[in-house]
Amino acid sequence: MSGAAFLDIDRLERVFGGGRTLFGRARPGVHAVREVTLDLRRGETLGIVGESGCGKSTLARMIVGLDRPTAGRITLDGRDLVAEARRDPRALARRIQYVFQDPVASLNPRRTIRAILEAPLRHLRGLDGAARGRRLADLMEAVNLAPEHLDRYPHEFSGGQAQRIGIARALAAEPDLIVLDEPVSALDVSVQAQVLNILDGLRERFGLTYVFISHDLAVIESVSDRVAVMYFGHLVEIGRVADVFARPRHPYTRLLLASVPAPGRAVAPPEEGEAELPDPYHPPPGCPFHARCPRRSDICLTAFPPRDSAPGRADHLSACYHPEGDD
Ligand SMILES: Nc1ncnc2c1ncn2[C@@H]1O[C@H](COP(=O)(O)OP(=O)(O)OP(=O)(O)O)[C@@H](O)[C@H]1O
Repeated sequence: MSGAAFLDIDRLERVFGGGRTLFGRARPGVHAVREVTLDLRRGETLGIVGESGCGKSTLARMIVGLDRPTAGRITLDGRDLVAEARRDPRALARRIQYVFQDPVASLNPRRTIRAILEAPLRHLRGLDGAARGRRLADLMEAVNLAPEHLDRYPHEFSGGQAQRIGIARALAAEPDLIVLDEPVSALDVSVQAQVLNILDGLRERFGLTYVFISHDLAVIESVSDRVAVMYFGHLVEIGRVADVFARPRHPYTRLLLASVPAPGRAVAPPEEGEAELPDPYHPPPGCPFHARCPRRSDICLTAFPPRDSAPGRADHLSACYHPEGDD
């Protein structure tokens, strides 16, 4: 994309472990995120989907500064995030917030909701006591909770309410970007819809940009403008969600979609998709999906495929030697 990208991720890598032992022997490492390149416009929601262990959380943690890339670059509004985190970690934390999967565990059980929400407000300049009180009430209202709840403790709330408090805490710092890591996976389906509605309303009201991680395709379809599909640390497909879901190019995306019944979607035959993920300590050569892929050929074992776009759909990219649906 052009220089207009708000968040720009360029060939990002994260390796855990590796290196050498004291005696010079190679230690096995896990390449959790490999050469991931993507960008986001302001106000956009990018969904990130993939099976457990594909690197979604590691990518999310690097975007919010909880983890450091081994290589590659992340820039927000053109500024390098790792350098910013070193220079002024608080300023960066204000701009990018994280919402965790487990809502109750992410809230300190010994602090009231008031104390939890006040902590990020302390870093906002020019808020006197009265303004802070108004801001707390506004935050509660933004997530549909009555201000009377402010003096209660996290364990007094249901999972859905606790997640709304987690969202209010993220909002308190007035961020530009919120990274949501499986924010509704721990909730009942009926409660999921409420939380997703609230998130949607907040995005519009505050002009927020979201990175939304989920293994649930229905959730990704309902919240995302674009979707990025990850497999074994790689980004294998990215494009507008309607486009990717209607016309997946990567055989892995097709397999993921076919495993979830939906109107108009073919369901995968049972033998497909049951093979296991490759061993992360011993990655296979070439495309890591080749062992499960119905379209593989010899070239797939040579090197990871280059990323290219669908004919006539420049914003729909996939990394596959034999993409589907281009003809
Ligand atoms: N701190 C760590 N040390 C060693 N390996 C790690 C660490 N964190 C993640 N990994 C490995 O990196 C790979 C990617 O993990 P990650 O948690 O990012 O995937 P995920 O897609 O978010 O999975 P899940 O949905 O299960 O959280 C996995 O093989 C995981 O075991």
